[in-house]
Amino acid sequence: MTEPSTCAISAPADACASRSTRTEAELRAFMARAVHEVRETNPLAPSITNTVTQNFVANAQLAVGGSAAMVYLPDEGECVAALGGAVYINLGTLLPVYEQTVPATARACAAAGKPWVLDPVGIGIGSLRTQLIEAVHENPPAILRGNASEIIAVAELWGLAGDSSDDASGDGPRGVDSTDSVDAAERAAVACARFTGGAVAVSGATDLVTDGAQVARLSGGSPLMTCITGSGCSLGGVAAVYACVADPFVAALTATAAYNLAGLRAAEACSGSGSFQVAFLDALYNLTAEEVAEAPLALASASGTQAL
Ligand SMILES: Nc1ncnc2c1ncn2[C@@H]1O[C@H](COP(=O)(O)OP(=O)(O)O)[C@@H](O)[C@H]1O
Ligand SMILES: Cc1ncsc1CCOP(=O)(O)O
Ligand SMILES: [Mg+2]
Repeated sequence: MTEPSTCAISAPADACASRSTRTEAELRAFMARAVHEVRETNPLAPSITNTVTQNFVANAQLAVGGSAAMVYLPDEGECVAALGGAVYINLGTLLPVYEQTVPATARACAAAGKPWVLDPVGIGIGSLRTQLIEAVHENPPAILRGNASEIIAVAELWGLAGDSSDDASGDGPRGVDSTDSVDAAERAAVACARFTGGAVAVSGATDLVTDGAQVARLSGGSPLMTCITGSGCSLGGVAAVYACVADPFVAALTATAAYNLAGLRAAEACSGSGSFQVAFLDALYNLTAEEVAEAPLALASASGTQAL
């Protein structure tokens, strides 16, 4: 087994594009290492994120062993791109200043060779979200994370959809929720990953994670995850924590596997959606590296996926 790639930390996302495919056993070993390393090194993954779920994002990042810092302003974004191991940008609630903050932070990440994670929450609401997603096309995220309708919408905005939207509902997201199945977003996800050279994580009842060469499907979680706000947002924040120590594909797989396990356990321990949220943080906090590495995951080649 080769050493885990550090390209997510030391080089732009497109430097990862030529990475050869890895076996399931290798990926699982890298996932375990990512969980360990985060707990040992407490990496900082700063966020520009929405006001609805900011606290939950920070608590989830802390629960897995990372460090959180939420910022709003352009020079703050540039500053944390230098300070952090990876940056999380979530477009859930926008302020006018984000017109400057988001492109400046993406540029600063590219200049510093730091990975960043994008959650295009609410894409399609108003014009600024669209404008920002088009603007970051030139400095794309190492990890794009969203629900199926959001990923399909990003592929369309970036001109990557081809006929991939044939499978989509055509309705776009319903507010912040998906109207499409994860399978309908597969071609869009593969196309986006091939474009960014990083990874794309599509969430749903069964999650899909791809680096454009391989496609993993991960099961678990709980329908209760859709009854609280922030399970998707915090998944992006936790993916950014793992991106501080692992390449984008491994980081996205690790975060997704951890969420599926924690969701299952929290559902067993709770008595409704309120106690689910608390039980979920407890479960994230208590997960071991070995458990995450053994999470249900089916790996396939993306070569059969006509993405472009
Ligand atoms: N029906 C479901 N069963 C199990 N897990 C789910 C289900 N729906 C969503 N999840 C999980 O909830 C988390 C957030 O996913 P999702 O609800 O699709 O994101 P978003 O909140 O951004 O729309 C992911 O970890 C996903 O695996
Ligand atoms: C409800 C809501 N409105 C704007 S952002 C947001 C949070 C969305 O969180 P998630 O996508 O994790 O459900
Ligand atoms: Mg979301």
